[in-house]
Amino acid sequence: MITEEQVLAALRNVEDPDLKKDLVTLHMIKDVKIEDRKVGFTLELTTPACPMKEMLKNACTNAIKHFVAIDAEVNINITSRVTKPLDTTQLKAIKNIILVSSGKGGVGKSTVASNLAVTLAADGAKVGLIDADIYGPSVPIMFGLIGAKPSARETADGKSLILPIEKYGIKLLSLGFFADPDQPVPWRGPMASNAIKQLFNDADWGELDYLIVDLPPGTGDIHITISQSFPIAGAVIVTTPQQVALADTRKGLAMFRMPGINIPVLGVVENMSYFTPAELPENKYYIFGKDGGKELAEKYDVPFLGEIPLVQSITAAGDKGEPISMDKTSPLAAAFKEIAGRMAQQISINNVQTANC
Ligand SMILES: Nc1ncnc2c1ncn2[C@@H]1O[C@H](COP(=O)(O)OP(=O)(O)OP(=O)(O)O)[C@@H](O)[C@H]1O
Repeated sequence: MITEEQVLAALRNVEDPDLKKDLVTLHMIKDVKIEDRKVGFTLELTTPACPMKEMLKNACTNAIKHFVAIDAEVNINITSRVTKPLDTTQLKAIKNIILVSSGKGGVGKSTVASNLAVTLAADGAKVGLIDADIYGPSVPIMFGLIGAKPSARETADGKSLILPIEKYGIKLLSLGFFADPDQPVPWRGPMASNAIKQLFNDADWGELDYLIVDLPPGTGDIHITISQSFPIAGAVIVTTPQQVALADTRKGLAMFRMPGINIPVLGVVENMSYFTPAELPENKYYIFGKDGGKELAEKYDVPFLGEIPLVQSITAAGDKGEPISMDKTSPLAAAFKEIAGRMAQQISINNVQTANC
């Protein structure tokens, strides 16, 4: 007769390699059910984007067979409950706010933010995206929402809440929804900061696992306002490999480490890493230099989340209102999946460490 105690004791031998604790201590094993030689339980991961799903599932099966019964029939149901940082005084229903930032303009920050949102949502996470780029909001273009205007609803206590626009399963708000796309918006510092705060505080986001924020390039008022007004899970830094971009990226990265801001850097994404011509798919041309982003991540001791090649279809997809990761056959969808998985893992690691469970 197999017992629940035996099953849990066996699973104490399976460690989550990132969280460095066993699955039972991490409360990731739920609903153990035993019937003769059949052992069933739920493995609750800390993110649906977990890249180690299969590895952990196999390790659990092996542990039961090794420590409990070689002939046990093991059935594992995988679910996820995204963790959140402890500091959640505000915006309680939003578990993790992620800033996507770059030192320099035009390096692909909005492309990365949009594709991370699409990838996490495709994995089953509840995702929102705020386009806080006051200089050139691009979410309306990338999601095919030019001219769209969010509506509002009244709460029971008479407050008006903006309703984010939903597309591809993502809740979206952009400063671009509130401005004429052909008119320059002369946002002054405090005005822009207030407008951004409203996108967080006065919108009906509902429950979200991840709220991704596409910041303006550089380091400025908006960065400081957001960093100091809301509990931020971490920042993703986007760069291209050339020295001019890397020099600005270093400044951007250093800003998140300043006292008074102090936001964990989840990692560096290197965009436009190399070019592969469609007719020579095995060839990689490092036209902007090689490994700049990786070396920067090493130097600052932050994770390197991955590289994205330079491909024409990214721009075509963005311009047509469908981020490239929507096309699951594209090699870029795989690149973004890896990056989203590493980023989500990093958030889980930080959250579990602060909760100290
Ligand atoms: N890997 C890539 N390959 C080809 N084109 C790309 C790639 N990444 C981004 N682009 C294109 O480069 C342009 C700038 O990208 P994007 O708007 O994402 O950059 P950004 O850093 O957000 O810019 P901004 O400073 O204006 O906010 C877009 O036309 C986009 O489609």
